[in-house]
Amino acid sequence: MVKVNVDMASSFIRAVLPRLACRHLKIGNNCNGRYLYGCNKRWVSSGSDLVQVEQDDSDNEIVVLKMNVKPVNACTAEFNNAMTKLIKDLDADEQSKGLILTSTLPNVFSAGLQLTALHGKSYDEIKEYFSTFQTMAHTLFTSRLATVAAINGHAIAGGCVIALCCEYRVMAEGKFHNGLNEVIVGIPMPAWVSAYTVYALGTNTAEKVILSGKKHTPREALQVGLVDQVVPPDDLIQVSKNILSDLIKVGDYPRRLSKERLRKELLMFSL
Ligand SMILES: CCCCC/C=C\C/C=C\C=C\CC(=O)SCCNC(=O)CCNC(=O)[C@H](O)C(C)(C)COP(=O)(O)OP(=O)(O)OC[C@H]1O[C@@H](n2cnc3c(N)ncnc32)[C@H](O)[C@@H]1OP(=O)(O)O
Repeated sequence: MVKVNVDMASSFIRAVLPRLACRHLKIGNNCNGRYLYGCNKRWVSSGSDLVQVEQDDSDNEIVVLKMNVKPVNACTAEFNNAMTKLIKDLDADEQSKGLILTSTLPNVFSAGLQLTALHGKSYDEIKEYFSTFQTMAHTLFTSRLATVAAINGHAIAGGCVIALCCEYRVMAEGKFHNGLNEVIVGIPMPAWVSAYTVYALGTNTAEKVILSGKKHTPREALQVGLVDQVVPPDDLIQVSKNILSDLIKVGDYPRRLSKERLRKELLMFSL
């Protein structure tokens, strides 16, 4: 188990983080609230509509989730909770076998945590907010479904983490960035995010990616293993579907159990 100095993390959250977050974005307190909603599956009832849900095939085996939090898919608490609920609902639906995660926005997969959510908030509120993101990421990481991230734009920090939770990552070519810039923003990388990154990239590369805070072009992201494939934007969803179809051809039970065994060890990491 990783030992964490909880007091140090607490005072960091209380004293430093809110100021750093807003300096990074050059903002005041401009949290905006309401977003569109729309889903068409009978068992989806997340109660807020920040994720669009599309069935991809007549068998209902493949579902496409499109993050829809304008303007940059910053992960609001409401969004995190909606995603968690959707993934849990899909996990409980025996018909569902695979999930493609993408964005409705043309150039942004996700800008990561909602930095504005940290401004002017109490310690307990910030802690609660972080836990909604962590729960969402853990739920996606351990989902029994086969998961593919179709990264159609920038995937920064928490946005990159969401993609890393998926089994396979395809990124569109373009002037986009993909990376874990937490150390640049001023957030010490939580152990669980490091563990997920090590799982996907290997220890040595993960360390370089995390400690540099570098934002990679799609080609660079491919080189370090943040993504598995780079494709022309128009091919992104079809390529993702093909990969998913291959993934779900494998027998459901052995696949599900193997994924669980591979990934559950990482859940012991928290801060
Ligand atoms: C100590 C304990 C810690 C525990 C931590 C717990 C969990 C941690 C797990 C993961 C940690 C993740 C950390 C983060 O995710 S921090 C977020 C880092 N994200 C970024 O640095 C991205 C910043 N954004 C950008 O680079 C660009 O916006 C982007 C390239 C995505 C898009 O560029 P574009 O030019 O299209 O758009 P902009 O004009 O820049 O932005 C439009 C609008 O959106 C606002 N905005 C951008 N990013 C965020 C954000 N992350 N949160 C909130 N708001 C954001 C931006 O300010 C603009 O607003 P406005 O000016 O139009 O009002």
